[in-house]
Amino acid sequence: MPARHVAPSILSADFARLGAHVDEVIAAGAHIIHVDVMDGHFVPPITIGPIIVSALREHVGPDIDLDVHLMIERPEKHVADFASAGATGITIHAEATPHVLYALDAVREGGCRAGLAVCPATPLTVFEEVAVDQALCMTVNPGWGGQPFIPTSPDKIRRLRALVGPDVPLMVDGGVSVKTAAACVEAGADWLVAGSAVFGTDDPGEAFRAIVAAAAG
Ligand SMILES: O=C(CO)[C@@H](O)[C@H](O)COP(=O)(O)O
Repeated sequence: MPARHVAPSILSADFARLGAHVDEVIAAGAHIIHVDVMDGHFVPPITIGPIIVSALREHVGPDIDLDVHLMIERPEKHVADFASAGATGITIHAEATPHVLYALDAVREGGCRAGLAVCPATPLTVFEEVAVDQALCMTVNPGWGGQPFIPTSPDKIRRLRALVGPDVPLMVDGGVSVKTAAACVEAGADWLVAGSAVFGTDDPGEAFRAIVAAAAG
């Protein structure tokens, strides 16, 4: 089984003090920082690009995992830029391109782990066709932080775990908190992405530790 991680998502961080906010969760034990990239097309909001990934890499140094979640159309056009900027893993959406295999290969060519994500209403069948280095099950509709965890998600997480096998990190993303973490782990998730439940609090480090504890059961 891959090691279990809680990955704070900077989508809910204070971007005016991003470095300091990220430092707080790293000091609390976070090893993976989740970076949500949105293009205003695949999802309505526009967030950040490679320039911020590059600044984050400079800030956190080489040992922290910057896991980039591309919620953008035709991700294959941009993965090289995110890889050069310092991403460690890059996850694309199955719904965002007709060239999933090509896009995953482009991620690996950039030296990153290649991840594949699906939205809540997307069937998991694509995972029968491609090998991935990490899988992401959206547990809210992508685009915004702070949404409630979709209650049917554990069943989907279970089915995805069965498809990818025991050794592939399985991420869940959306509505993860002290209340939902244990159900995600019980269903087979090992990387829990948490945004508002960490950075939407007065003490992100303490909130991070609380989710780690909740995930441990
Ligand atoms: O990908 C996304 C949203 O599309 C996430 O990574 C959010 O950042 C999760 O936020 P919370 O649901 O944890 O507040």
